Parts: sequence; structure tokens; C-alpha cells
Amino acid sequence: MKAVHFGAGNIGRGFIGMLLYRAGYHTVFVDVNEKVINEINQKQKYTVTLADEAQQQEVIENISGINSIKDPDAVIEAIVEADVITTAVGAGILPLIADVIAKGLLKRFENNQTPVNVIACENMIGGSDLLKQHVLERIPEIQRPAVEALVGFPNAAVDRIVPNQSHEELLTVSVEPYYEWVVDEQGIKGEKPDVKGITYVSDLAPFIERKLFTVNTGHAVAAYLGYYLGLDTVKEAMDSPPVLDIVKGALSETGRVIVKQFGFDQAEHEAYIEKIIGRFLNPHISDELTRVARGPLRKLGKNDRFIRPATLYLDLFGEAPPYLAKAIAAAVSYDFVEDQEAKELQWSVKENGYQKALALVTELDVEHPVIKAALAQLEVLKELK
Ligand SMILES: NC(=O)C1=CN([C@@H]2O[C@H](COP(=O)(O)OP(=O)(O)OC[C@H]3O[C@@H](n4cnc5c(N)ncnc54)[C@H](O)[C@@H]3O)[C@@H](O)[C@H]2O)C=CC1
Ligand SMILES: O=P(O)(O)OC[C@H]1O[C@](O)(CO)[C@@H](O)[C@@H]1O
Repeated sequence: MKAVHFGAGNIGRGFIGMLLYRAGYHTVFVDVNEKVINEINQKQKYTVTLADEAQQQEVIENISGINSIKDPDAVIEAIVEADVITTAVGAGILPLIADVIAKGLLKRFENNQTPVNVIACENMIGGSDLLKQHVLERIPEIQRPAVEALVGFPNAAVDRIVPNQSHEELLTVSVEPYYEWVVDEQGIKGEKPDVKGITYVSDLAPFIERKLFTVNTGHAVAAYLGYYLGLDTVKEAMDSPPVLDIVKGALSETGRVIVKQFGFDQAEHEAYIEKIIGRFLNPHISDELTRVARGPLRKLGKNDRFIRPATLYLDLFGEAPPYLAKAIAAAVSYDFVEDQEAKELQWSVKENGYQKALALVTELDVEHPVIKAALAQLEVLKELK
């Protein structure tokens, strides 16, 4: 069996590649990073280490790599033969890989009518839907119905913290022990990929929203508040009482929304939050705040980890959530110079002022209560410094 996986980065090697290997696939990693691809082809294996007391290691084999810049034809051929296609490239990169996927699918269906599934494993709601849209735009109209009939784009939620890596061996990756990969079975075409570790569900919304608005919201709150206070790592941020207080406050606000929206049991959700806070405090992981905070324009987007739960909170409970507002205020202040989106955000703040810059990035009205609450919190945050 062959899997084609786009993105041989942290989550690609440390999570998706690991489960595909265990399930018996040969994984073809497709990436633009020449060093990583060369190393994959040279070593044909890499090590995953679990970041806990025992530091257990697992060697992942049965892999090869393709540099999609240098050899797009090889990617097309790999798609022709693929039994499953997965991605972990970053939400913003999905449009960039759509072209080669479209070409691969068209070539595949010249001789092979076997259905195939493309699963985007990105931190966003509707990642596979988005990829599907970009792929279909690149398929001639007349062939779209056939492609839609044979290609599944099931949405997915993936959860495992994989920090930036620095090991002697380039491909080695250290990951937290916990993982969860939930896939929407309604979106599957043909047979479900038989991968131990994938949980198939008939309604993904509760899973992706619970995960995005707890793990990713909580992490992002710690990252932006921690950075605001001059800290470097998630652990340092979580050890800071004001940051911990705001993380807990924000998660209790997103929790109210999730419990109300999806009917999760309150006590169970509180236990879920506690477990996630424990994961952020893992002493065996050193996770830079700038990794977790990366891409503030995306993270301040209307369907992402702050604005969607904040606007839902307003709709459900009639007021803007004060802790999420603090996090939004810290996020709009994020000015890490090595982050292109942070630079663009700060340029917008300078040009437009905080209120308009926030309205532009969140697509909310300048007078929206969530924007106003965040502006008020900008002043309050200054007292923390
Ligand atoms: N690291 C983590 O803990 C988690 C990450 N995710 C999601 O997984 C995705 C990837 O994140 P990471 O692995 O952390 O990032 P990463 O930066 O380690 O990996 C991304 C990989 O994609 C490659 N890439 C960039 N452009 C490409 C292109 N055009 N074609 C093929 N490959 C390309 C990069 O070279 C890199 O190797 C993101 O959407 C992230 O939100 C989800 C859950 C956990
Ligand atoms: O990958 P993104 O969306 O930029 O955000 C970083 C997030 O990735 C994760 O590492 C895994 O979900 C989280 O720890 C963190 O919230």
C-alpha cells in the first residue's frame, strides 16, 4: 500500500508518517525542503522519540521522498499509485499543493477508477474542504463530476504537540505521547483507510471545534500572553501565574460555548481542559512561544481559535468574553520580526490603529463588541508588564 504525504515536517514525520508506517503503508513524503527530502531518500528511516520519562523510541521505515519543486512529475506518478493522500503543510500552503494534486488525480483516472481519499491534517475547520475547492478549480469542468465521484476529501482533526526539532539526526522527531486523529467518515470515498489510530466519526464538528477551541486556543493564549510578557517557552508561560489565569479563563469561556453548542458533559469537558493544561506543562518538551504564536493573521481569522469562540460566546451569552478578549489584545500586539504575518499585522496596526486593524483581520465590524472588548483589554494588559 502506498501513502503520499505532503509536508515532511514536525507533524508529518512525528505523527501522520508514524501511523501510516504502523498501518503498513510505504509513505512517499512530498516536500519543498531539499535537505529533508535528500535525507529521507538517503536514510530511508527516521526515529520518533516520545517526550516523557521513558523516552521510548520507534524507528519509522518504508519511506521515500520527492522534492515537489524539482520533480513534480514524480509527485504526479506517486498520486497515480496512491492508496491514500494526506497533508500537513500548513493551512496557507494548501492552495500551493492543489495544482500537482489535480494533475495527479487526472492522470490517475486515465487508467484507474479506484477511489482515493485526500485528508488534510491541518489546524483548521474544513481543511480538506478547502483543499478540495482548490483542487476542483484546477480540474476542467467536464471532468469535475468524475473526480468528485472518485475522490474523497474527508475533513479531519489532528492533535499531537510536536515542537520545533533540533537533533543531530535531521529527521529525528520528538513528540508528546498523546495523539488523536479524527476523520469524518461521511467524506470518505471507497474503502476507509485502515489506519490504527484514526477514529472515524459521522459528525466531525464537535471534535474539531472542541480540539481547536481548547488545545489550540489554550496554547495560543499562552503563546501571545507569554510573548507579551517577554517569555520564551510554553512551559515558562504556563508557569507564570497571570498567564495561567488567563489561559484557564479563556478555556472556561470556550468550554461554555462548546458544552452549550454540542451538549458535552460539563464535568467531562473540565477534565478534558485539565488534561490539556497538563500537556502544555510537559517538562520533557521545550516549545517556543514563537512556534505556537506563528501566523497571527490566520489565528485572528473569523473561523479560527479566538474569534469564532468569542463571537459564539457573545451570541450565546450576550456579552463579549473578557479572557478571550485579553488573548485577542495580546495577539494583535504580537510583533515577532521573524514572523511575516506578525510584520504585516504590525504594519496594519501602524497604518490603521488597533481598532481598524483588528476589524480588518477578524472581518468583524469596527464597533463589534468583541473588538471593543479587546481594545479595552489592551489597556488592562499594560498593567501586567
Ligand atoms: N506541530 C504540531 O504540533 C501540529 C501541527 N498541526 C498542523 O500541521 C500542519 C504542519 O505543521 P508542522 O508540521 O508543525 O509544520 P512544519 O513547518 O514542521 O512542517 C510543514 C512542512 O511542509 C513543508 N512544505 C511547505 N510548503 C510545501 C509545499 N508547497 N509542498 C510540500 N511541502 C511543503 C515544509 O517544508 C515543512 O517540512 C499545520 O497545519 C499545523 O497547524 C496540527 C497538529 C499539531
Ligand atoms: O500549527 P498552528 O495552527 O500554527 O498552531 C500551533 C499549534 O499546533 C500545535 O502544535 C498542535 O495542534 C498546537 O500545539 C498549537 O496550538
